[in-house]
Amino acid sequence: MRIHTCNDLKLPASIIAIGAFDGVHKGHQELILSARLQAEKLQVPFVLYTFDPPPKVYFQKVRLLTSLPEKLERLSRLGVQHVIVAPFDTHYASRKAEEFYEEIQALNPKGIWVGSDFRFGINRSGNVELLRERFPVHLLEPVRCGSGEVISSSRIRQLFNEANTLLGWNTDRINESS
Ligand SMILES: Cc1cc2nc3c(=O)[nH]c(=O)nc-3n(C[C@H](O)[C@H](O)[C@H](O)COP(=O)(O)O)c2cc1C
Ligand SMILES: Nc1ncnc2c1ncn2[C@@H]1O[C@H](COP(=O)(O)OP(=O)(O)OP(=O)(O)O)[C@@H](O)[C@H]1O
Repeated sequence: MRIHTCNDLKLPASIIAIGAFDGVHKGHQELILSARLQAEKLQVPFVLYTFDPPPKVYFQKVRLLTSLPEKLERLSRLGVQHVIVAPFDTHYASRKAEEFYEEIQALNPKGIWVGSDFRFGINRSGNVELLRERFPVHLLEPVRCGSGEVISSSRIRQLFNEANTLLGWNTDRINESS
């Protein structure tokens, strides 16, 4: 797997999956495998475009599920050929949707795979409908767990918090008694 930064890679054709992919959970895995399958059928490189840190970690200070090396290791195991890691900071977040299109255009995508809630550009101004005006976009139906709930990084973070509360090792009370 080859690792690039933004505006670095140019390709005559590609299939792209875009997202934060924090945790590379089962929903992400299905999106990645669907994109990879299309890349194999068309015999073009498969590129995954991601952000470090994940935008929610940067803006909302939520817990990071997987460090960048862990995320890259999981992506490599899923057969990703190229990863673009955009350094997500105030400067990057202020880029307009138009600038993002230009960067993506340099990869000549024959298909872009995202979930229906995908947003991009300053203040989350770009959405799937806008992306569709420029590129062939493929949407994956939300992947759910056995109980029917959609799998998401946010839900996994919440479950981690609940587990830590039950374990009871994340409170000041423990230091107080020693
Ligand atoms: C060029 C660009 C600019 C962005 N600017 C913002 C922003 O100003 N505020 C924000 O909350 N997210 C911003 N994002 C992050 C997106 O809202 C979104 O989290 C990201 O594209 C990952 O998609 P995902 O959350 O569906 O994985 C930006 C993304 C891109 C590509
Ligand atoms: N359960 C799912 N089923 C299908 N696609 C998904 C699923 N979860 C995420 N995706 C898609 O995978 C890409 C990366 O998603 P993202 O990193 O935003 O994950 P997330 O789990 O929705 O994160 P968060 O809960 O922090 O918003 C996006 O295009 C998103 O729409």
